[in-house]
Amino acid sequence: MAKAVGGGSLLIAWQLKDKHVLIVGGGEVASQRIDSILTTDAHLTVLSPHDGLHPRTKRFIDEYTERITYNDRLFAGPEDLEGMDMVLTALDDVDISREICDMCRNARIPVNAADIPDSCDFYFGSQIRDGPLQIMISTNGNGPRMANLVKKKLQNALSGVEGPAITKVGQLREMLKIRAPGVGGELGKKRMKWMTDVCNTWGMEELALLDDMVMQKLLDDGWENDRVPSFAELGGRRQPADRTTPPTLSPAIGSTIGFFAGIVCTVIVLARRK
Ligand SMILES: C[C@@]1(CC(=O)O)c2cc3[nH]c(cc4nc(cc5[nH]c(cc(n2)[C@H]1CCC(=O)O)[C@@](C)(CC(=O)O)[C@@H]5CCC(=O)O)C(CC(=O)O)=C4CCC(=O)O)c(CCC(=O)O)c3CC(=O)O
Ligand SMILES: NC(=O)C1=CN([C@@H]2O[C@H](COP(=O)(O)OP(=O)(O)OC[C@H]3O[C@@H](n4cnc5c(N)ncnc54)[C@H](O)[C@@H]3O)[C@@H](O)[C@H]2O)C=CC1
Repeated sequence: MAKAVGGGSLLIAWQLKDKHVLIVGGGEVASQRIDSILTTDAHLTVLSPHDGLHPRTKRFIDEYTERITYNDRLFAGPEDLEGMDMVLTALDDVDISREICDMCRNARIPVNAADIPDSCDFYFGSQIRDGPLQIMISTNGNGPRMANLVKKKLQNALSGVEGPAITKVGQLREMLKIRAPGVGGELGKKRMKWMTDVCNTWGMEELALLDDMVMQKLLDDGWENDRVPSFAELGGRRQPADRTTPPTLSPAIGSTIGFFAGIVCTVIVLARRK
């Protein structure tokens, strides 16, 4: 049995679309929070006197007028928390920060205070994003700068094709769910096994090159016959710019060339004998 461990935190991808998030403060840290929250499609309220706004915060407020409600004033009290699903404080006043945390706890609203780790319900982390791919590096409060350094190492290990490949796999899964709808049961098991086989069999670069036509073929030839045809079998071609891997021949073309090469060899051998 695995050894029981503790002292960690739960890593989850919190869905905030259409939820309400309050950021108290408008400095540099707040501007990083705004950036992160805008990615989630949440409604955002920023509360801070105008003279305390970081230029990046100002830019976000001016640019995203539909997404950000800005209030040019100090935090007023519990009434500012009404209707909020999440609260973030990024203040230069630790006492106010702590008070807001206590109010949030009373109202059962999850809260992050940039300056008081002990009062946070959750921490931010260093992030890598590539389309739907989201990687968070967390040191669980031990060394934020170290998280940034690990991020750089991971960035170097990624090729850049992962995000596009995942986007295409997402589209293929949607098409499969339309073709074979329903939740759970034998069909669900079959769908999951087939998708797992496709992801395991096809290369990341090949998945990134999937288009509507090849996806249809993959479902017609593959899903319907309970098999996973190769990229080349479906007529897939690598883009000319990609010189890292040799272009693949379809088996049909390969065997045709083999057949003619055989004839040529036979003719040469016979001619020599004569
Ligand atoms: C607990 C946590 C709460 C939270 O913010 O959610 C927290 C707390 C604190 N950070 C402080 C300082 C610094 N924070 C950074 C940077 C980042 N901090 C981030 C997260 C977190 N910071 C959470 C834990 C995350 C984890 O452990 O993994 C990142 C990852 C994400 C983000 O903020 O969005 C982002 C990097 C993003 C990127 O670059 O990719 C740097 C470096 C820099 O700016 O380059 C420094 C200075 C150097 C250093 O201290 O390492 C201080 C003041 C300490 C003091 O006074 O000495 C506190 C308060 C305290 O510790 O008491
Ligand atoms: N978690 C993290 O990653 C990091 C946290 N920090 C901590 O985060 C805090 C904020 O840092 P910065 O953004 O650089 O500070 P900053 O001084 O640039 O910004 C403070 C902001 O708070 C606003 N403010 C102050 N009192 C307010 C009130 N009562 N109501 C509404 N707004 C108010 C100011 O107008 C200003 O916009 C600091 O305490 C710092 O120690 C600093 C670096 C990284």
